[in-house]
Amino acid sequence: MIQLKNVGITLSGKGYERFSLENINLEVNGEKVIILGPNGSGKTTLLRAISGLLPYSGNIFINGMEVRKIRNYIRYSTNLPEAYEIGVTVNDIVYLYEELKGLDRDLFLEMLKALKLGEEILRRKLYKLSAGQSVLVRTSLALASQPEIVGLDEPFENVDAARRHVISRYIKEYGKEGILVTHELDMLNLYKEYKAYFLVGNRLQGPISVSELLESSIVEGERNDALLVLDIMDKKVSIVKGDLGMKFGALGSLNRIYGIIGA
Ligand SMILES: Nc1ncnc2c1ncn2[C@@H]1O[C@H](COP(=O)(O)OP(=O)(O)OP(=O)(O)O)[C@@H](O)[C@H]1O
Repeated sequence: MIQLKNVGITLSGKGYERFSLENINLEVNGEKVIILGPNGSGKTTLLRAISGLLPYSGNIFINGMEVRKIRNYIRYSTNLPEAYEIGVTVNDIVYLYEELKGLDRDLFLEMLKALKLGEEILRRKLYKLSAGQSVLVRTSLALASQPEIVGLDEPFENVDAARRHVISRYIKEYGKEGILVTHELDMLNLYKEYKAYFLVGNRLQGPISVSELLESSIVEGERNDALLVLDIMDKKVSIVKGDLGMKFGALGSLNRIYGIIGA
C-alpha cells in the first residue's frame, strides 16, 4: 500500500522558477493507479518523492513504513534512472538487483527477448543505450524484481508501438499494485481497469476509472452531472459522461486541457 498524507514538494534551483506540489493525498491499496498530467506538471517529481529520491513535507508510507526512514525497500521497485548506477553495464545491474531486490534473471531475459532487445545489450552501459532502450531496460528491471509495489515513470516514452504493447503486457502482469505516470493518452485504451488521477494545477485530482474517462467528454466550467471536476488555475473543467463537446479519447494531448480553459 502507498499512502500520501498532505504531501508537499518544493523544487528550486539556479535557472529554475520555484516549482511546488501541495497538499497531495493519495491511497493506493492493492490497486493499479495511473497518474496523468501534462508536460512539466510534476509527475516525475511526485514519483521521485515516493521512491525516496527527493525530500518532502507530510508523510509518504509504503506498506506502513515512512519512505524517509527506509532505504532500498525490497518490496518496492521503480524504473526511475536514479535508481540504477550510472556507468555500469546492464549485466552489472542485473547482478546487483539479483542480490538487492531478488530480481528474477530468467524473467528479465524473457522480457528482453520479447522486446527484441537481444542479449548483447547486457554488455552495454546503461547510459549508452538509446532513450527507448534505456526506458525498456529500466522498466524490465523494475518488473522482473517482482516487487509487491511498482512506481513506473513514463514507461512508453521513446518506445515504438509494437514494444509499447509488449511492455504493457508485462506491466499488467507484474505491476499488480502501484503507480504508472504518463502523459500519453493514446495508451489508456490498454489500461481500462486502472484508476486515474490528474496531476494538474500543482495538485493531484481524482479519481476516475480509466474506462469511464475514455467514454467521457471534457467541458469548460463546473457541471452538476460531472464525474470529476478539475480545478486548473482557478478555472473549472468538468469530465462528463457521454459525447458532449471534446471527447476525452480525442484529446490527444493533456496540454489541450489548458486550451479548453483558454490558458
Ligand atoms: N531543480 C529544480 N528546481 C525548480 N524546478 C524544477 C527543478 N527540476 C525540475 N523543475 C521543474 O519542475 C516541474 C516538474 O517537473 P517534472 O519532471 O516532475 O514534470 P513531469 O510532469 O514529469 O513532466 P514530463 O511529462 O515533461 O516528463 C517542471 O516545470 C520542471 O521544469
